[in-house]
Order: sequence, then C-alpha cells, then structure tokens
Amino acid sequence: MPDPTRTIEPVSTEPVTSAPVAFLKGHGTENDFVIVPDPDNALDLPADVVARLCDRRAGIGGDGLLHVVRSAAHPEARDMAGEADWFMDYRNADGSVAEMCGNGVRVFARYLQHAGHLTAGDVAVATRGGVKRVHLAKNGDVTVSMGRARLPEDGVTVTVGGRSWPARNVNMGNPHAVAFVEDLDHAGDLSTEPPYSPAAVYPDGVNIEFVADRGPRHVAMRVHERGAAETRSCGTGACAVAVAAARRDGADPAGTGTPVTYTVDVLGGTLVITEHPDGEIEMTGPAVIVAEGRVDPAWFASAPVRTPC
Ligand SMILES: N[C@H](CCC[C@H](N)C(=O)O)C(=O)O
Repeated sequence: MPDPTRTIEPVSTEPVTSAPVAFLKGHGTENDFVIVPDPDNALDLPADVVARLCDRRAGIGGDGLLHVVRSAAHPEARDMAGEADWFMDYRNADGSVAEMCGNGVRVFARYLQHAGHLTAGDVAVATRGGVKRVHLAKNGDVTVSMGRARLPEDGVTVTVGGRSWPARNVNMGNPHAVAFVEDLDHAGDLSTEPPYSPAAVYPDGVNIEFVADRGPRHVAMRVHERGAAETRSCGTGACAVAVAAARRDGADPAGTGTPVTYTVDVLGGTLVITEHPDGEIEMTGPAVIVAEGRVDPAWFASAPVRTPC
C-alpha cells in the first residue's frame, strides 16, 4: 500500500470549510473522478475528506479526486504557472497523492472546456508529473502528450493463485509493474493488491497491470491501482503497458526509428497509445462529464471517516 506520508496534511487546523462545495462527476473509460473546482485553492482537502468524497456508499464515489486549482494559487504548481494556468491536484480514492493520472488529465481538460475556461481545443495542464499538453478533438477524442517513460532496471515478481510472473518496471511519472499473462482471469480478484517482491523496488507503492495479447499491436489489461484497488481503466497504466509491449515485441521506436501504436483494451473501453522515436508518448481516449452538484455542508462536516472499499 502507498506510503501514508504521501497524503496531503491539512492546510490548517481549522475545521474543514463549511462552505458548500460544488462538485462534478466525470470519467475516462470508466475510471471515474470527483471533480472539485477550487480556483483559489481555498478548500481544505486532507486525505480523510478526499476518502469520504470518493466513498461509493457514504459519499459521491470515485477512483480519485481532481482538485482544480489555478497553478499560481498552489505551492506545488507556481513554477508551472507561466506554462499552464491550471493545476490538476490529483488524489487517489484513499486520499493519497499521486504524481500523475492519465485518464484524469483528459477529464480535467474536458471540465475546463465544460466550465468555459478554454478558448481553443488545446490546453496545457500542470501536474505533479510536469506540464501535459491536451488536445480536445471535435469528434470527442482527447489526446494527451504524456511525456517519456522511464524504464528502471529493477523489476519485481508478482504472484497470484500459485502463479508468478516477472513484471516490467515502467515509470510514467507514477510507478507501474507490468506483467504479461496468458489469461486476464489469472490476475484473480484484484480488490486487494496482488503480492509482489521485492517490495523495496516500489517504496511508495505501485500500480500493477496484467496484460494479455489480443492481436498484433493489440492487448487487453486489468489493473490494481495504488490507492484505489481494481479500476475499470488506468491511463498511465495503459501507457506503461504499451511501452513494455513494444520492448517485448522488438518494436522500441528509439531502435526502429518509427512510431509504434498499441490499442489497449481496458474493462471500461479502449485507449490508443503511440510512442514516438524521441520517446514522447501520446494517449488518446474519451472523457465525459456526467453530472454536477453541491456537497451539503452539514454532511461535509459530519460524515464519518470510512476506509475506502
Ligand atoms: N493510482 C495511480 C494514480 C491514478 C492513475 C490512473 N487512474 C490513470 O488514469 O493514470 C497512482 O497512485 O499512481
């Protein structure tokens, strides 16, 4: 599980703000998020409040929360304000902080468009994993320049139900372990984290992807996400899977000099990942705003803290 020190400590000791909190719900290939617009970074969103909002029974429900803040108003994004007006302060369902969320940044850009903050179809979004450029196409597709993958040498072995697989270490700003399996059912019940070793390879926890082939440059995946459990999709995970598959298939674009594209089926839809010879990775997929509403201040102040399911 992720290191608890990775959560956001309360900004102040004052009780959580009682101001009604506007929220929206959105998803990208059914990886769903609570969106909390807060341009001036005025809300106090410590880990337990995020977990309450993401709780699927007692709260709004989501795999994570997108805190929408102007870059100039957040200490972790001020130095990116010249390049990107908005900062995606991403939190997992358990309240832990993650460096990057691929599906989340597509939904974040869709929210900016929905809220009238965009004048064009292109936007730069500041994230803990750097500034990401997003293109919102007229056909509904959203393409993110995800940057380059890092491929640390050290890997782990993942074990489920008496079967073990080597897992490729791929970092997309956040950590991933990619295991190629014969059948996605071999991943078993991913409501809990599959055991892996050595744990020291991922001191802050890891997202674990299981991948099966579906055809030439076509794979399917399931994922246990750090700080959330099994999700219907993981954008950074799909990028990590495409990078690992290209290395397995001898199609590393740096070596061949030509871009390589993989279609990655996730439980909630399909993502298309292209890696270019310079290492830049583009991810294309949908992003949907489902609803908007307001959190009842009385609930906000009184909701019991529950560990996310
Ligand atoms: N659970 C991930 C963050 C969300 C990643 C995923 N939802 C995506 O679309 O990339 C982590 O702790 O690194």
